Amino acid sequence: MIKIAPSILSADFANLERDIRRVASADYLHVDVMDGMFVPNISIGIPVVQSIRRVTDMALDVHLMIVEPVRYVEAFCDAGADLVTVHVESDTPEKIQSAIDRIHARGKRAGVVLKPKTPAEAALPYLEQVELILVMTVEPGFGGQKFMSDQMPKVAALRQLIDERNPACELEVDGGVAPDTCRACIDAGANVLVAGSAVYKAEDIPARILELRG
Ligand SMILES: O=C(CO)[C@@H](O)[C@H](O)COP(=O)(O)O
Ligand SMILES: [Fe+2]
Repeated sequence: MIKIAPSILSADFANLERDIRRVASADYLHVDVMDGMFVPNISIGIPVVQSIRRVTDMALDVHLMIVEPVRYVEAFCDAGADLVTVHVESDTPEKIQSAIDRIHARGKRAGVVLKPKTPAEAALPYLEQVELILVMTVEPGFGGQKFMSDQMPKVAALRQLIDERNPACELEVDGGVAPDTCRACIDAGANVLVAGSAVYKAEDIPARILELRG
């Protein structure tokens, strides 16, 4: 069963509760956290996650695009995140490991994220410990970008490694996922699809979520 994670980066932040309710038929709510350092954009942070937690029971998938995420993972867990993902490029392997350990110590799910130029092998040190691996299918920082189909071999390679070494681990893709690109992601082995603009620009959001499930 393919899971859909609408990204609230494409929601109306002045009507966030309304826009969260609009995607209630999805599986996870994807929350993009950007610090203006790791990526050239600034989005939202801990107080917004706290507020979202109060208005929904959906699982919160918090995608940290920040430098030295180990500094903040516990705060995001305490704010109500169910799953926290950190970029392997955002710190040293020791600090990434420490971020994963701290997320687990809070009883939450941890994941690692790979930017488009980062090879699948970069996930190997964490493969057997994490609950999710996220492959970016755009350069992180902005919604509404073009899907990078050249990331599909990486998704397929990670699917094989996950099946061999940690079959419970989820494989997520993020960026440019839409009705015309979701099939490639599913065929390559992704089981969680993040979609921002494709969900929030749809006339009929529940129908679009169903369509993205393939
Ligand atoms: O992490 C990011 C962007 O950095 C994403 O989660 C985007 O928010 C996805 O938006 P679309 O490409 O689906 O519009
Ligand atoms: Fe994201």
